[in-house]
Amino acid sequence: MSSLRVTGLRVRHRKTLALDSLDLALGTGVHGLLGPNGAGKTSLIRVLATVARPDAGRVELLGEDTSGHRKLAGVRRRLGYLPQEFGYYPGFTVRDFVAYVAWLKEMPAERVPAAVERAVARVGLADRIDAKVRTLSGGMVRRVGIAQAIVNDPAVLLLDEPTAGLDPEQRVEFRALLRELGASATVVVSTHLVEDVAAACTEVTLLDAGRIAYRGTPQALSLLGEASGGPGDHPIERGYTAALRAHRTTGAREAVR
Ligand SMILES: Nc1ncnc2c1ncn2[C@@H]1O[C@H](COP(=O)(O)OP(=O)(O)OP(=O)(O)O)[C@@H](O)[C@H]1O
Repeated sequence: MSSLRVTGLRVRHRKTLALDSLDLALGTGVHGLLGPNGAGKTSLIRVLATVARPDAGRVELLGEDTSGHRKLAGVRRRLGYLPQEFGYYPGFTVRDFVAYVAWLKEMPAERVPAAVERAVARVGLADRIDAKVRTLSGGMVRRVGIAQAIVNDPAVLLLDEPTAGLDPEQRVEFRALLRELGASATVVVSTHLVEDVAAACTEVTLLDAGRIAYRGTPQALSLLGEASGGPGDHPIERGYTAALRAHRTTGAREAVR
């Protein structure tokens, strides 16, 4: 069953069509969202996170239509979201901040302290749990962002460029965490790093100019790259370029018809 389904999704920012009649259904696993700058990844994640409304189309999360307010609170309780630009209170400690998000998500109060400690430990910050967020490095703050997103053990987890700013060791650990989370949740992760996709994703969706250019497994994208012989330093990078080119050529052919 798909825990996340969008149909005919359209998002416009003034004159820019960020998402153009998008259809997508995702189930349990780690779904890598790839695409060039401006492809529409953040626009899609924001709509899925229910922080932005689409101009047209339908968004179903965990079997509920998100256009009605009635079911929204229940769905949000089961969501985790790390925005690209994540706001926090610098004077809060890591513990207080993650607990605050748990409270926003209406977690039962008695479950909060243990859930906070577990989420913070899972991102490797147990030794900084009582440090003020303002005293942490950029990469550590990003990890606090991941901790607040997973504190409620979400059924749908949306992460917008979570590995940006993480050091290599942390990226490796984070990918292992992604794989663990993807065993039971639907995880959508936007990234520009092919290593994230190769190591952590069960499926890849490539967006280009608000449309889906490619969907498949990382293995299939690698094979496409190997067959294309196009530019790139990694088979997935070559697959990415080949899939984009194929999509753009088809689009151009349809346009002259
Ligand atoms: N607030 C806004 N006002 C005007 N245009 C916007 C706004 N937000 C996004 N856009 C435009 O919508 C399109 C999609 O942007 P979006 O941020 O979703 O892309 P992205 O794939 O996340 O890009 P990146 O890889 O750079 O993060 C782009 O053309 C962008 O310029």
